[in-house]
Amino acid sequence: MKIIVVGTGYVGLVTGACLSDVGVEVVCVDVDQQKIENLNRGILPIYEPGLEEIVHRNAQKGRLTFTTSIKENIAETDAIFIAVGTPEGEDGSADLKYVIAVADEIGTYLEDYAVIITKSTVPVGSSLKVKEAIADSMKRNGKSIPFDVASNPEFLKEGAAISDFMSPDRIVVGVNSERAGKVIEQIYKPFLLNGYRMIFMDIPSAEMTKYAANAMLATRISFMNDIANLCEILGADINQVRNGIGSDPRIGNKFLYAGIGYGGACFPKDVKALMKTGADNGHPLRMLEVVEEVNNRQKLVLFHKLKNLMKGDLKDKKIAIWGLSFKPQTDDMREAPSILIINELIKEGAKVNAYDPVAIKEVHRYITVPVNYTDDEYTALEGADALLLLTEWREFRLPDWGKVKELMTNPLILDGRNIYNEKELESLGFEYHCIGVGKAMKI
Ligand SMILES: NC(=O)C1=CN([C@@H]2O[C@H](COP(=O)(O)OP(=O)(O)OC[C@H]3O[C@@H](n4cnc5c(N)ncnc54)[C@H](O)[C@@H]3O)[C@@H](O)[C@H]2O)C=CC1
Ligand SMILES: O=C(O)[C@H]1O[C@H](OP(=O)(O)OP(=O)(O)OC[C@H]2O[C@@H](n3ccc(=O)[nH]c3=O)[C@H](O)[C@@H]2O)[C@H](O)[C@@H](O)[C@@H]1O
Repeated sequence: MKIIVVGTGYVGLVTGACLSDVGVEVVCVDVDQQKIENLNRGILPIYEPGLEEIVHRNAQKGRLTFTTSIKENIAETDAIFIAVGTPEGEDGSADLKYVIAVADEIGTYLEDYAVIITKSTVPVGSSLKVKEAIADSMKRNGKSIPFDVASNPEFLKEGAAISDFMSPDRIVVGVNSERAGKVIEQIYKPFLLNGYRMIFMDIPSAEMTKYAANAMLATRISFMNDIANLCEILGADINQVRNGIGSDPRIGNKFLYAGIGYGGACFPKDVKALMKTGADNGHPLRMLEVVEEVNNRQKLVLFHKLKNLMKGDLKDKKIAIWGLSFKPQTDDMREAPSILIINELIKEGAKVNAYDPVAIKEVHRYITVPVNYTDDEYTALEGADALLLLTEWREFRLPDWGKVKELMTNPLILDGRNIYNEKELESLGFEYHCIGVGKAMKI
């Protein structure tokens, strides 16, 4: 079996690497020549735990190759995955220009039957647009090759992408042809040996499933953040409330963590894109408007807490920041709350020392205000008036508190991910604040 994966970002590279790891011949294509040159030299464009090893192993075996040309590799291909970006357009809709450009290229060069599978997150109706773009380009080139389109949205999480792809909760496939369905079934068979589920449906439903899943998860987070803020006012503790509600199997205990809002390449843009689809079709999605509003507010909750604690004056205050990426185990800075928080701190005249285990090489594209990036977490603390924990990297979970206290001028900790224990820190002489924990009433 031979597969082409177009786009070598978080989704494309993981898809290509994992498919080659089960024995399939995979050609990964990207328009970014530098990325392809680096990949051919064994240098990965992203940090994703476990990915490098799989890429190197399969590249060495010759099963996984990298190129900028669809044309030269399209012969005898069974399936082509489109995994290019679908960024937020100016009006909030998903911009399909990269997806359509790939479809156009496929139409130009396709030589034999293949299934064209959209893995990028695209609005309902996009696979039809892909089909039309391929057909139009074939027509322009005076040829008619049979092909099918399918939708196979991806549900992996950054930082856990390999295990999510290798052991998926489910694989959603939208198809309208038996032949295409069989090809896709064959591709995913190796991943289903342990009883994972493949769910076939029609194409529009598959496209909608992806948006509905992300919107539901974003809703859960905003809901918990809203309740957390109320807990704080009323003297309740969101961590205890989470345990209380999460033990109801109808609710479940996952994805209920209050924090500083959701970021990343997908929730923010997918919520907006779904809202735009609703509005364009005469059905505004009011719930998502609020989900987004609550999230935007939440991203600055920690900053406002700090400003209040500093009596409104952050000028020349030294603030240490631990964690910059939008979540742990990734270098991805897209829509990270750290960007907004740091911008506000600098605007108020504060001096920022920041440390992140892997995202430092990425931050310069997203943070343009002056920040002193340090090589380790302790150096960031030197002379600090406060420490803000923004990303819950494992290495921040059990620091040497004695050293932390010694280095800081003022032992004040604001924990945006609720990973520390208030009583323990207070007993060590720190002032500690987190998200959604009010001072309990003495009853
Ligand atoms: N990042 C994630 O965790 C997930 C992303 N998705 C969706 O998957 C899609 C891809 O996302 P990412 O991998 O994060 O994007 P990315 O931005 O990391 O990578 C996209 C890649 O596509 C390449 N590209 C653009 N136009 C091209 C063309 N015409 N031919 C060949 N390559 C081209 C770019 O150079 C880039 O390397 C998006 O629709 C996203 O919403 C879905 C699930 C998870
Ligand atoms: O479409 C996508 O790109 C992907 O989006 C998310 O994955 P990802 O953005 O990589 O990371 P998550 O673990 O979902 O975290 C997203 C954001 O929510 C926040 N979050 C997550 C969970 C939680 O309980 N609380 C919370 O605030 C995280 O800190 C992070 O900022 C989904 O979880 C994936 O299923 C989906 O494939």
